[in-house]
Amino acid sequence: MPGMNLPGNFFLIGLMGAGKTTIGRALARLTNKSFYDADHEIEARTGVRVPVIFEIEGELGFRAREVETIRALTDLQGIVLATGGGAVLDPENRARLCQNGCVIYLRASVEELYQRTRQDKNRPLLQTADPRAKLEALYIERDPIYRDMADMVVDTSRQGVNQLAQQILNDLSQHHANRPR
Ligand SMILES: Nc1ncnc2c1ncn2[C@@H]1O[C@H](COP(=O)(O)OP(=O)(O)OP(=O)(O)O)[C@@H](O)[C@H]1O
Ligand SMILES: O=C(O)C1=C[C@@H](O)[C@@H](O)[C@H](O)C1
Ligand SMILES: [Mg+2]
Repeated sequence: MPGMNLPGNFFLIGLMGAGKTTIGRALARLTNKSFYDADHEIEARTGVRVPVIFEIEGELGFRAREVETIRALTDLQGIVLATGGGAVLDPENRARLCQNGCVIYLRASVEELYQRTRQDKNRPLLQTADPRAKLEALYIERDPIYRDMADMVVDTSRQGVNQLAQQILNDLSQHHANRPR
């Protein structure tokens, strides 16, 4: 199968609802890599759900745990990692992600992100009176950061999860085949 032996790590970045967890899992299957999700890893390490960590320790407390977790995960080899949407706010996380793997930015329109996240109560930053406006503000703040870090930008608005994973694999394989030897 094409792409089966692609070396290195693939790090997925993007806003809440962009598809990092779902596409990441599919991409890991296609590339025979181990899949990690930074949010799930934080929950496994603490035994506490992300919204509860926000409640007890605030966003700052969560971000400190996120830095520790990204530090550990970016030391691994041959993984697909779905990062938390805000992981890129920390300079150490940004440096480690850019240095230790191929960074893939999954982007979607604010409306699409809103539709995908509106039923789910597990995103503390969106538990506000106007989650659409919050997503808009986060998009404006973070889109330039995601773009700046990305080796590849993938629009996730118009295709399903499996198609997108296959497309990313094709692009990565192409990129790998064309690399200077
Ligand atoms: N390309 C897509 N088309 C339609 N629905 C999608 C697509 N990608 C993801 N979804 C759906 O959107 C929801 C959010 O996806 P997912 O949890 O993977 O996002 P995420 O980027 O990991 O978000 P978070 O940063 O909050 O963890 C899920 O219900 C998922 O099935
Ligand atoms: O965009 C964010 O800042 C967040 C995204 C989620 O993945 C979680 O990491 C948490 O809810 C914060
Ligand atoms: Mg996720």
